[in-house]
Amino acid sequence: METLVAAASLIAVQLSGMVVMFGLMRAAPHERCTRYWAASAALAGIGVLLIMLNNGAYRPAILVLGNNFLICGVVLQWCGIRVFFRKTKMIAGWAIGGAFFLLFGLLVLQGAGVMQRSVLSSATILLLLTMSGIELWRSQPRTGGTARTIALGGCVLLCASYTFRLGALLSGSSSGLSTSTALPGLAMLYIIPTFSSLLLWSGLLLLYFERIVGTHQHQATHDELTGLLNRRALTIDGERALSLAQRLHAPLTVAFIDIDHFKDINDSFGHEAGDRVLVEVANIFRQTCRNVDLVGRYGGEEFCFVFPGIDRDGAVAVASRLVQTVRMHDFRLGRPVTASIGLAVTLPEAAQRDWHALLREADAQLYKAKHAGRNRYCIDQPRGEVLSLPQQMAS
Ligand SMILES: Nc1nc2c(ncn2[C@@H]2O[C@H](COP(=O)(O)OP(=O)(O)OP(=O)(O)O)[C@@H](O)[C@H]2O)c(=O)[nH]1
Repeated sequence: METLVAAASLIAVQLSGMVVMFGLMRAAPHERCTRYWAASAALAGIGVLLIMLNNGAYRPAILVLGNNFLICGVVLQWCGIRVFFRKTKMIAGWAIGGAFFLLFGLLVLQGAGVMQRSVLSSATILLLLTMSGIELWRSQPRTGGTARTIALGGCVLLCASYTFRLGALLSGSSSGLSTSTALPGLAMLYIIPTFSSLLLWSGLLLLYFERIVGTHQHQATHDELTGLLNRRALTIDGERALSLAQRLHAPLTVAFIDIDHFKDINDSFGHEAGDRVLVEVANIFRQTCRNVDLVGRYGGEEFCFVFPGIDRDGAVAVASRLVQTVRMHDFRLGRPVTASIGLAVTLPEAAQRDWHALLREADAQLYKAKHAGRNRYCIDQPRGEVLSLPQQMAS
């Protein structure tokens, strides 16, 4: 009777573990890796504490509960890593967790000893840790190089210590494992797992913080709608490019581009169509420019370019290409969209021009292009001579 009650209580503990795991699976949000990791750290920590409590005096229910918590924790850690790398399928982790609970319950029913159960839980943890290591290994190196290496190092060390544990259990030296005071045994059982868990957790948290900082940096420097540089970033990078051009006595061109009659587009086709035009125009600009050029959204439907190393002839060629490309593009509005451009060029002999003077000049040229009928570019003459409208584009 006593054995029956003991077995029933173990199965009840086991079933509660399954319920907890599937409850977590349903409740866990699929976009927040930190939620998974926080739950994982809590469950794994409780699991380890329960297993350690059991050490010496054998209390089956506590040992089973400890193992359940630990396995749930490792499953959730793997899930968190998947979520971090924007993978949505978690089925493998949950299947492994579920299989563990079933097999463990069967072992309990069959009256299997601690050794068989420890082999099962160690093998499951080793499998889940290996899967976590593979996720980290396969992720793009650009996702936090150092942080990723730290996390991967922790994971590899944990795998090594669990392999050692499994080897010791299978080779029959398990009885000496938990009470071993020999340094190699202590190191493999307690010191290395603790150290490598810390490494793994620090690496994962660093990865997360690096991504948060990267996202904030991107948001602070880029326009949300078009993904181009925003006004602030363009000013900083533009001033730097101008200083470099002046040091090297190289030319530099600044261009303001404004979509013509954009208010009409919004009024006739709606704000969403207006947004789509802005995004498509931004894509055209990205494709038309080189890597060294700076392209930004200055505000509303106005864009600003900085072309390092481009002199007056080059500026005319680029502007003419931009005006034509926008006009020829099919924006699916049933009518063409055009743009006007104002250009300002620094020449080596006019190197004293500062950034704001260049912007003012480009803006004045844009104003001229608008007033001359739009769908064209305007540029000043070298050395500040009389302004002209060099090339009108056919409407
Ligand atoms: N859809 C959309 N519209 C915007 C955005 N930012 C500014 N606008 C609109 O852009 C329009 C700009 O209008 P105007 O400054 O009169 O310029 P325009 O109609 O292009 O006239 P010209 O520049 O003289 O050819 C305004 O109606 C703004 O509401 C945006 O992010 N999305």
